[in-house]
Amino acid sequence: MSATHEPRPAPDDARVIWDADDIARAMRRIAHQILETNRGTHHLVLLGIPSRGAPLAHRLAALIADAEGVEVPVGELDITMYRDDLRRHPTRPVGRTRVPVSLDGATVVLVDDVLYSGRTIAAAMDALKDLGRPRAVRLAVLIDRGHHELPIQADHVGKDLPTASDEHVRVRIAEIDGSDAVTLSSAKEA
Ligand SMILES: O=P(O)(O)OC[C@H]1O[C@H](OP(=O)(O)OP(=O)(O)O)[C@H](O)[C@@H]1O
Ligand SMILES: O=c1cc[nH]c(=O)[nH]1
Repeated sequence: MSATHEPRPAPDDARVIWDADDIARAMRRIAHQILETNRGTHHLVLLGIPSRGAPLAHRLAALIADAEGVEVPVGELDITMYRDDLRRHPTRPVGRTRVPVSLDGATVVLVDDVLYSGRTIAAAMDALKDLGRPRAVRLAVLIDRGHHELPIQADHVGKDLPTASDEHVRVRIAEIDGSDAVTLSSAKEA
């Protein structure tokens, strides 16, 4: 997990799976699904997981504002200190957590770009426990690439992308990487 939001170059063999229009369509669908599931914006809080979940959460908030005329609170949940591999990599840079409202009784939607092993989301749930007691916690991801290692499923998925475990999915987000795309490459190149 890089706590600095640095652009990353596409690997040489990266195949573009989704372009900016595909991502925009999926984000619109997810925003509407969130509203349907929550029956509006009541007590809704979006928390993006850095790096790329954070701008995605802001985009969902903008789409929800367009649809409902309501600004839902958006924050960032850094999970670095809650990772289960922290002891093996103790010198990771720590990012920032910013939660703009109380989470007690809220419906929190965690937002991330990729769901893979599920360990990032497990860490996010541990981090949430230190911040309050939401009424419900849901998960929105742009890409679910499978290979979950924990009993974690996303509630809102942009695309289910079956992958081999030696492949790597990269989500490029304009706010960080200069343009939007989802690419698939061999892990050794990623
Ligand atoms: O389900 P998991 O196996 O935990 O993998 C998914 C996580 O991996 C990536 O983050 P990464 O750690 O590469 O950091 P980044 O977001 O800063 O690129 C991705 O953005 C997810 O947060
Ligand atoms: O393929 C992967 C695996 C974990 N995280 C990613 O962003 N991509």
